[in-house]
Amino acid sequence: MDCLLNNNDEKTLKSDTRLDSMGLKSSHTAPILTEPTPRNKSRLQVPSHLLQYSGATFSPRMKAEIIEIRANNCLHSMESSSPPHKKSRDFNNELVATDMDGAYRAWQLKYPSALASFEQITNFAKGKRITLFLDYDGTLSPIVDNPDCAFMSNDMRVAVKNVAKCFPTAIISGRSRDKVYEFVGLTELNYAGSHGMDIMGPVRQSSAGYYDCIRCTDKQGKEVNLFQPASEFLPMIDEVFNSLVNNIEEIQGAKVENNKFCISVHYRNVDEKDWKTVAQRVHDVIRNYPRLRLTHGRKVLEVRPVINWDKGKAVTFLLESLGFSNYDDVLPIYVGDDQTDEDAFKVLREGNRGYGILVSSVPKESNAFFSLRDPQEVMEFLKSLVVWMKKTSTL
Ligand SMILES: O=P(O)(O)OC[C@H]1O[C@H](O[C@H]2O[C@H](CO)[C@@H](O)[C@H](O)[C@H]2O)[C@H](O)[C@@H](O)[C@@H]1O
Repeated sequence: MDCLLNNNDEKTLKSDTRLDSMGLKSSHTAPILTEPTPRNKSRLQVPSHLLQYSGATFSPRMKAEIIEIRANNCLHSMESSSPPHKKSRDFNNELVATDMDGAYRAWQLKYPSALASFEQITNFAKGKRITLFLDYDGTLSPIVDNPDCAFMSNDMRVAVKNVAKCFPTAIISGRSRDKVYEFVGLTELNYAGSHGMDIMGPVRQSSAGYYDCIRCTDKQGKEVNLFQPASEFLPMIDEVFNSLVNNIEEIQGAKVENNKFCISVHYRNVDEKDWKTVAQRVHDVIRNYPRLRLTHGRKVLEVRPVINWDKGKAVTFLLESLGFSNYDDVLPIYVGDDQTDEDAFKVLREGNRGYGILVSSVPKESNAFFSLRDPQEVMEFLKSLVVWMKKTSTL
């Protein structure tokens, strides 16, 4: 498949509200199906404080009805994540501004541009160590049709490398950790894959004590801590991945991606008339797995374990691993574009710990403080941080 740039803007304020009302917006959603645990299936050895599964019981008929309702709700969410184009063309085929531009400017009053507010951000950083957390897709690389071709530009790579030399930096992605490392290819930063369920971070006694970490060496031979709170789910994820591939990939344009501790079902290239089939088949497969849940991303359905762990928890974990348990000494900044990034924005907003920066070219509700339009603006922001750091260190 060609790696075509897709400029459609996704997820409006309206669609977010709708997701919320269906209980699908936040990653704190209940499992989509709540079946009792079959007796012959052993319980997963996940630390109890991370388990979210409630285990309610339903009759087979109720279960079937729930599946139908969930699949229909899922379809509505898929449809509402496709708002109309924000620009239209006049009779000279020139791009003309639509109401969306005014709406975006109004929205920026609530979520000011991080570039325009750069001084405010750096003033707040005085006496603190900035720590950067970056999402990958839609933040460091533009959204494209083929997920295998979501390459970041060389300019962006240089910007990330430079910023990582100045500040502790981590990438937290929904992708598998290996895949995101393959795309980024920089050794100067830390990586967390599978929406934070696969973290390779620095060795620190504090995080190693509380969390169940594995001490190992990375590809460069450096000693690191590996934290994988959903490792018990690996066989289940592999099983579900195979079943999804068998059931979904025959739908033209559909693609199933194995992200190690979670699975992405992409419908970006599926004809809209077939979206319902995608939703129905995903629900049919995961109905037998009450310990898996479904969340929505950008033209993607995400299947993930029901554990109390997300990108927000990953930020807290990494801050501790980096030695920043005391929030007075650090200013964490998280840049992301997706629904799963909201968990991280929320953690930073609570207690004014740091700043979330939402990457979006359309207005949408968020827990972030600031905004940037697209990866190009993200790159400008990263470059500005480097310039600022160099200037302040020579003062
Ligand atoms: O947390 P992220 O790094 O933002 O990862 C979230 C998902 O990103 C990828 O899918 C999205 O980007 C693709 C490439 O631009 C696009 O084709 C797709 O429609 C988007 O949903 C990735 O493929 C998923 O596995 C990640 O979960």
